[in-house]
Amino acid sequence: ESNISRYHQEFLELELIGVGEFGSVFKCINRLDGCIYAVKKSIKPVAGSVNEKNALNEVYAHAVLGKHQHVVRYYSAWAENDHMVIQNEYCNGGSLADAISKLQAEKRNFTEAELRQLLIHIAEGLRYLHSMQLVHMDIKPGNIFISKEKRLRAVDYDSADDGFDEEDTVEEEITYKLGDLGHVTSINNPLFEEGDCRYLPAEILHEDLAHMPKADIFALGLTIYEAGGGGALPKNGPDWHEIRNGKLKELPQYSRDFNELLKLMIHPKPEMRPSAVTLIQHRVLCPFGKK
Ligand SMILES: Cn1cc(CCO)c2c3c(c(-c4ccccc4Cl)cc21)C(=O)NC3=O
Repeated sequence: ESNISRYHQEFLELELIGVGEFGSVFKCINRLDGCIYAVKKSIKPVAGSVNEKNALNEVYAHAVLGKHQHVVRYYSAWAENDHMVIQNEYCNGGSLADAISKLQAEKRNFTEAELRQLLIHIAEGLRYLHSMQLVHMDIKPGNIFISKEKRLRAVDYDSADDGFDEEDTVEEEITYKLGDLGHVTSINNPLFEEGDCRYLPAEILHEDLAHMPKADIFALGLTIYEAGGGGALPKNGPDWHEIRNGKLKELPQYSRDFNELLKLMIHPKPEMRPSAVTLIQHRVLCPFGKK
């Protein structure tokens, strides 16, 4: 390899935004197009190892997925020196895990409307992924990223005569995006690594791979439950099994219908859980849908 790294040639590193066993993620500016990207640098996996399969899975998945509003966009990936580098869309609002921690610190919760928006956005991303015969297999708050965009709202001029100031014309639009495709696999020939066991349904643990898309629905149900203040999820033990038997603590600050929907999403029988398609049409999520 050339010892001048493509990474340093093409990018100016702004800040380190994440570190893990996966590697390090930097917020970078591309010297050519001047745009900001999230760039993950990881140790190049040993040829033929499981890590290499995962690393290639991630790039294959991104390459197949192209552009979707609720999936973090991929731009490029390459190997240099002993590293794998992947350049993705930078989401400026942090991860859902960050947002949950912040709300916990402020002793606040998402409103039901905000949880519905989160659920619809990620269900849309899953519908796209599943339609491409792929499954994510590691849905969790840390893998959902947030983009915030300030939007000018059309001002109704009759209210403008008393002058309008900043806050009533600019509003923040939030978009949730599915990220970290490191565990993505094909629904048909699943060679996969288990994701985080806190979000893993029992059937996958028992190697029953007949309904893999429903494993994503299960993990999304627990992700929404956690965002709704359900507390830290068990990694094992009786509490872990309690959830896999379909029992979930009621979240009193949300409607019965919403609580019921979450319970349906984590139903012990995968075929009982809604698909991403039926989830999006679910009456709880489009209340005005009822004619
Ligand atoms: C830790 N971390 C923080 C962020 C910024 C959130 O405001 C982040 C991002 C990504 C990733 C990421 C995840 C998995 C694989 C590749 C990347 Cl770049 C990780 C990220 C990614 O793909 N896009 C991101 O914004």
